[in-house]
Amino acid sequence: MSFKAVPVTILTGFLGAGKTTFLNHLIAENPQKKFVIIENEFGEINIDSQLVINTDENIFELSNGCICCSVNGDLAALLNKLVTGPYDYDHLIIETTGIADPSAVAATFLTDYNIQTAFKLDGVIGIVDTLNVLDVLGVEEEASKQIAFSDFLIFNKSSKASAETLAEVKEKVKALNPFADFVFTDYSKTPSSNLLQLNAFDKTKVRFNLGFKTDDKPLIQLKAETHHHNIVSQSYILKPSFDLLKLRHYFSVMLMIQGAYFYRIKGILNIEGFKKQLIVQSVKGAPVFTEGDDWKNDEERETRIVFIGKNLKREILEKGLKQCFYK
Ligand SMILES: Nc1nc2c(ncn2[C@@H]2O[C@H](COP(=O)(O)OP(=O)(O)OP(=O)(O)O)[C@@H](O)[C@H]2O)c(=O)[nH]1
Repeated sequence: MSFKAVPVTILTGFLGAGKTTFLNHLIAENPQKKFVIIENEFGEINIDSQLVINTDENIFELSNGCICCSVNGDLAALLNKLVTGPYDYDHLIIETTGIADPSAVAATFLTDYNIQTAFKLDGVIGIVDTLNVLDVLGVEEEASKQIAFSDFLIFNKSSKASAETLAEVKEKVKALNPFADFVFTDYSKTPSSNLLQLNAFDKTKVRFNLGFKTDDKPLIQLKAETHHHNIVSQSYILKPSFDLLKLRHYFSVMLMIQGAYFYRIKGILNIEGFKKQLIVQSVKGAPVFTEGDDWKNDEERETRIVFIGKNLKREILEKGLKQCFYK
């Protein structure tokens, strides 16, 4: 019997951005789906689960702590219960608290082998409150992390914001996250069935997302350095191949020492001697490597990598990467 892992969508976004509103829209718009929903609330009483529209969905609550830290163990236990219990569902949605770091929640699905066999992370949808996001970016670190880690962004409450505000929000959010597609909405209303199939962690999608333009020559192409407050996105296209051992060591040490500064790393790596691409992502302060597609014969092998985080110094990252070139 073949077993298909259940897709998982994580909803993130700062306090009051419109996550529950989006969840209700999602449920109403996709009646054919059998959702199971995990509502995480910071307080002792779970109000969000009561705000979810009344349907036949299975709703579970994880209250009195944040899913990215204090109740993370409870999440694993709940997932186990979902797998072994008598529940009928074909898609899991997790609505995190407005102050959760979604990368830590994603880590549960990307690093735990047992969970990976039952669940497959499809994507992280970030709801951005266009009226208030400019006030919290650079002040509330989690708000930046949520944006940086999202695969799709919903710029909500948009008709209430001025055109100038929307332009500024878009510019600052894109500086934090150059990967994500986005849409402007009111009450989080947007065609949603495609958002349940983002396949954001599939190797082909990662490759597509990193397909920024390339020039030919330089050893290291410094594509973009974008800033918002002290949050920086640094992108590189590198021609020389990497030594896998050196690179693994570099990522592990760098993230062990400075993991808190890195909100997201996503890259496709050209490893010496490898027929396949190697994909690296950072979750919860640790690198996760997965195998990508074969390099095609007519394709130029090059590494594309983006780092998003706080106070990331271009020269230091560049120096570190160069030290990992195969010689
Ligand atoms: N004016 C306006 N209000 C909105 C919009 N979207 C959501 N709201 C309202 O904003 C409030 C917060 O929405 P929620 O969906 O509960 O937000 P949330 O992100 O789940 O909130 P937390 O769980 O507290 O973090 C509610 O009163 C919504 O009705 C919008 O596009 N425009």
